[in-house]
Amino acid sequence: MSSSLTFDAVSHRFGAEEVLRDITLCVPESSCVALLGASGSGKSTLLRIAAGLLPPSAGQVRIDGEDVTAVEAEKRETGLVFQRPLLFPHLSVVDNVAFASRMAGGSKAESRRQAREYLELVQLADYAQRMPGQLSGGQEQRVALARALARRPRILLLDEPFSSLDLGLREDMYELLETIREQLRPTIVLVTHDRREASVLADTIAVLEHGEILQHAPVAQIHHQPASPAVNRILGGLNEVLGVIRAGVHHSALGRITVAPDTPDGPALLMPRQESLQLTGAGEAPARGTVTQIRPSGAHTLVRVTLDAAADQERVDVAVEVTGTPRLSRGDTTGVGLRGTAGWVVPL
Ligand SMILES: Nc1ncnc2c1ncn2[C@@H]1O[C@H](COP(=O)(O)OP(=O)(O)OP(=O)(O)O)[C@@H](O)[C@H]1O
Repeated sequence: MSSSLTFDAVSHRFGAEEVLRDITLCVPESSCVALLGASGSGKSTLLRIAAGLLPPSAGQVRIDGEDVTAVEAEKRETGLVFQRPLLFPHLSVVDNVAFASRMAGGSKAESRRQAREYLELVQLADYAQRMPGQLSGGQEQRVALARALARRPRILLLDEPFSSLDLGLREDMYELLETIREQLRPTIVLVTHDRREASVLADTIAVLEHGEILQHAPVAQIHHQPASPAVNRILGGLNEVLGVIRAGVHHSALGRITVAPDTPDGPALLMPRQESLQLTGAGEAPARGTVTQIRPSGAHTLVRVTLDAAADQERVDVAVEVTGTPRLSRGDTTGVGLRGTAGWVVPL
């Protein structure tokens, strides 16, 4: 039940407002892409175009290479789950899940038998006879997922499906989605504004801003090699250190850091993630600075350091994530260095 999905130069306007601009994105069969971006960046519009609920102003949507742009939503074989479950309140749980099969002409008994299989998958087999009003929010969303899967969609489209659930339930849903991916291997497009959710669930992340894809890359790569400061910030990266590259070495207040040898000489931003920096003894690292803030957050602590700079240099602040609680106080002097050997830079 899995297919590839391609957006080919898709643009969309609502009146004079251009909300999607020349989107080209390929989602391979059985993979999961997260569309990540701030509110209003165009994520849901792109998903609605994929579902056939909205015709794009320009460009094509292809499923397994076939142009489906003009194919109406009911015939497009996509399954949709929204933020709210939108179950039919007058139908039992099993009949909600059996609905599509019944509409397609399946017998009541066979449609219900299939529906029970999907309820089993979402661990709600015991709730088949309940009415939607007798379920919790998390259970309702599981039923919505089972209902979408029971259509045996070629593409599963998820529009912030977990955002109304509390943190614990959300973690349960992440596990459930992992099981569904293992067992059914669906192709998934997940709309989210939560970078952690995108990172936990998806294979690749496409970052959207003002209707454009700023970068589409595997999860680890987009975190450690953001294409621009905007992508770095959207992925939660806190560091941008201005410097200059000479012969494959970035020179800045963080010291001399080796970068990819083919990086051209000139001014460049070094963007080490907070997890990629470490605190060291003041004498051990090429960079030294003064601790300005210590912010504990569970198992980790974020330490902000203002690096020492020459009188004519601009002040540079960096954030370092350390495990546990560091033996440091505000005002202390500390060394700061890169954990790995090579840094990631974006030439200016
Ligand atoms: N039916 C519509 N008519 C006019 N403008 C619309 C319509 N739907 C969305 N928009 C506008 O299109 C832009 C993109 O909206 P969209 O819902 O795709 O963003 P989003 O990234 O999904 O945001 P959110 O996370 O808040 O849902 C916004 O400026 C929004 O106001």
